[in-house]
Order: sequence, then structure tokens, then C-alpha cells
Amino acid sequence: MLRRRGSTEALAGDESLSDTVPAGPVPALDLDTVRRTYPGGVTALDGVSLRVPAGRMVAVLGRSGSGKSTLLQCAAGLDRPTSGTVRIGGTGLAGLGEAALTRLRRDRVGFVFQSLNLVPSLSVLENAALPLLLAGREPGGRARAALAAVGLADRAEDRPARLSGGQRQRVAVARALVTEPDVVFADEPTGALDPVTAAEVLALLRHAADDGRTVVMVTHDPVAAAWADEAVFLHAGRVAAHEAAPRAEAVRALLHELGRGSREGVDEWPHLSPDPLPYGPGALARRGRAAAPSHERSPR
Ligand SMILES: Nc1ncnc2c1ncn2[C@@H]1O[C@H](COP(=O)(O)OP(=O)(O)OP(=O)(O)O)[C@@H](O)[C@H]1O
Repeated sequence: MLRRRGSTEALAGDESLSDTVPAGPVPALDLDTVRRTYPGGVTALDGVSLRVPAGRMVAVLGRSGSGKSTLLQCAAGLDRPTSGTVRIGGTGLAGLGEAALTRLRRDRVGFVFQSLNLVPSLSVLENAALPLLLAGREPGGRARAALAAVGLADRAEDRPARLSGGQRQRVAVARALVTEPDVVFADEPTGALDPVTAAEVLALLRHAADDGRTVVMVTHDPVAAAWADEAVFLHAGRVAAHEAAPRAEAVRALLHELGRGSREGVDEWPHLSPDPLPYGPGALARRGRAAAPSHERSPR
């Protein structure tokens, strides 16, 4: 099991964090043995544990149906796990009623979800200010500052329809960051963008993490994952692998191996072997592919 100070800890299977929590800063995001079984019986998450310190950017990858969106929904307090715990900044979500949960999401969480589109009838500035307006807070200069930070100060009065896809996604990032949240959740934030525009959006998320926010991003794109500090791979609702300082090439190879494993059948799939993280940095090092320090990484 992987344990590294100051980094995301992804724990596979049933291992509980509860008796292993180290002394030190409270993680920005802490999932402990989270399970989510949907009505009808599909278990989308099967005991996922993940601890992310402040200021880290984590990419969540896996094949279609592996549980990525469900993980994001549960981690963001948009869905409630069937069992296990989710904590944001030390606050357990299970103990919160709907009103308190809504407040926590509003004040401490930012979202860049493809499904959460901009409001077409509002200006770009009003869209960026929306979380503050909904909270009854005075946007003041904060929404303008958030727009300036994503390079769109001069488009404040435009309607979203007049922006390109990449510009709209940058407004979505501004809107996610306007409340200065602890954690930003992004679901395929670059899925519909060309590589250059995608890089601009990823750089904004990277900058947010460098600024102390925690960013959890679901992506299918190995290149996008290479902007993260860590990549976590899901398979059949479990954390199957964990790669520090991911490079696009290594992520691609891991996804390929996960695909092979799934074709061979779950029973033969190596994450169920005694080594719960066969693709973790240790295993990579054994194969002569030690993870590179992040300062040496190129996201492309
Ligand atoms: N509301 C739901 N009701 C029942 N089953 C669901 C529901 N949402 C997801 N599932 C099932 O849970 C499993 C995980 O789905 P999830 O959407 O989390 O996967 P994903 O990795 O995000 O997939 P994709 O990459 O295709 O978006 C799948 O088997 C899916 O069919």
C-alpha cells in the first residue's frame, strides 16, 4: 500500500484509513472506504479511499463505467455514499443536513462540470459572479478579478453565446474559483476543447492548485492527467493504481493495461492480487519507469 507524506494517498479495496490517519494537517479531501450502490444494484464505488492534501491536483482516470463520475459526485457532496465517509476540510458530509451541505458546497467547493453550463441570459460577469450572488454575497470586484485571472476581463459584458468553447470553459473556471473554494471538482473540463485551448484551461486549474486549492479532475485524456500531481486509476469502482507526477505516456500505458485487465476478466485482474497497487510508483520503478519529479514534467 502506498504511503507518501505530503501527497495524495489512494488506498485500494477495503483498507480503512480510520486507524491510519497520520498526525498533521487535515486533508482538504478525505474519502474513507466509500461505497455507492445505485438502486437496481449496480455498485459504482466499491470501497474507495483517497486522501488529498491542500494544494494538490489529482486526475481521476479509468474506463467508461469505472465509477469516476460517481466518485466526483460523492466527493463533492452532490450524491451520498451508501457507506463510508467523505470529509472536506475535516467536515464529515454525512452528518450534514441538506441546508448545511448546500452551504458547504457553496462556500468551500467549486465546480467545473460540463453539465453545469453557463446561464445564457446572464452576462459573462454575472455568470462568474453567480456563486456569490446565490449566496447573497456582494460580488464587489471579485468576479471581475476572477475573470481577469482567466484572461477574460474585456468580455465581462458579453453573453456566453458570443464566446468560443474555450472561453466559456474559462468563465466556468472563473465561476468555480470566485468563492476561493478549498476544493475544485472538474469533470472532463477539456473534453470538448482543442489541445491548445485545453492547455489554457488546464493551466488555470494547475495555477489554482499552486495557489493552495485542491483540484480533483476526472479526465479520459492522458495529456490532461499529466498536469496533475497524481493520477488515480479506477477500475470496477475500486482504486486500481496510483501514479505520482504522471506523464502522459505512462498514463496511456496504464490505461492500456487496465483495458487489457478488464478484457481478461476481473478475477484475473492484478489489482485483486496481494499487492493492491501493482501499477503504483513502486511497481513502475521496478520496471525502470520511476516517476519523474514534477519540475521535470512537461504536460504535453
Ligand atoms: N444513476 C444511476 N443509476 C444506476 N446506475 C448508475 C447511475 N449512474 C451510474 N451508474 C452506473 O454506475 C457505474 C459507474 O458509472 P459512472 O458514471 O460513475 O462511471 P464513469 O467512470 O464516470 O463512466 P464514463 O467515463 O462513461 O462517464 C456504471 O456501471 C453506471 O452504469
